Amino acid sequence: MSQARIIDGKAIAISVRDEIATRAAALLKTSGVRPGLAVVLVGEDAASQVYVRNKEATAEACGFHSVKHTLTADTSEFDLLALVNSLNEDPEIHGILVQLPLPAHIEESKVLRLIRPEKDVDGFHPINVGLLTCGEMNTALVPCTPAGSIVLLKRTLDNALSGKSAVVIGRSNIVGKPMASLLLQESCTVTIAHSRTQDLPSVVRAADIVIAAVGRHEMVRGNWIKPGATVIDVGINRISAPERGEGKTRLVGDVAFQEAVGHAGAITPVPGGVGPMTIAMLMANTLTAARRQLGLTEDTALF
Ligand SMILES: Nc1nc(=O)c2c([nH]1)NC[C@@H]1CN(c3ccc(C(=O)N[C@@H](CCC(=O)O)C(=O)O)cc3)C=[N+]21
Ligand SMILES: [Mg+2]
Repeated sequence: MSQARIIDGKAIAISVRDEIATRAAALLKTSGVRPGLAVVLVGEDAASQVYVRNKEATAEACGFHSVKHTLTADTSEFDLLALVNSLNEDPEIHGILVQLPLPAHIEESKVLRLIRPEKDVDGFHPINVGLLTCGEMNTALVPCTPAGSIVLLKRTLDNALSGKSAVVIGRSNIVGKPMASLLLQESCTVTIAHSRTQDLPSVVRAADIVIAAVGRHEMVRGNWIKPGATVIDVGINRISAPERGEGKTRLVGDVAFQEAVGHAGAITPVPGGVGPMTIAMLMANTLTAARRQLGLTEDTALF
């Protein structure tokens, strides 16, 4: 059986990041402003610390003004809301990201709704969700993982998304729902599947494009994939890997990769697929947010 093309998310992310760095340098030259990104991390979660470090390093590589606020896990909701308020008012900050998940005693939606929509580079505020649903891409900020997945699809399919059948497995506010909105915007025929879907393998077998965002390692099997389909694996699951030594772990996606490469036409790996694109799109959103706050026209055009 033929082998799928492996979609090199890392290389595409680097090309996107280089383009953003060039545009940020031009912005600095013409207006004296650096896009400013604030990342807020509450608590000690090890995986979150890795992501936050990646975000900071990438922001610096793009020539951004980057600040990180690390708060202890016992920080009160009141204090976190006060920090968000101060970042909302800070003219040097154009993008605010509060890393999820937050500790249980903090109401996530309360925090996310306080972020000014113009600075909401995660695209999680209901105003941005609504703008995306209305197709107002020139005013919305779009969630980074779905946005990055669309860039990978467009590059893989040479922009030919229109009319294709797409299945999104997972209905989260962070990935599944905005992903479905974006695919619909690209004129795909979209199905949203989830844990209650009956006969999921048959639903997946009908799709030209499969987006796996369930958060369960290797749940999507190779023989579910329509021959030649494009598979975007959003899952990032850390599982134990005793074959690498005692206590070792490795990252795997929501798709059984070794099986799926024998069926798919193209597939993203984990790591090195959607993850690096998520961070690249965060930079794109921060540049877009800065330009809009300066009253400049949109120029990122990464879609
Ligand atoms: N407000 C908020 N916004 C987020 O965007 C957000 C969040 N909270 N909480 C956690 C998740 C997860 N996330 C990742 C981003 C990049 C990689 C990434 O770069 N992954 C690398 C590997 C990283 C590794 O080795 O651990 C890869 O897939 O190649 C992973 C995960 C953003 N998230
Ligand atoms: Mg679900």
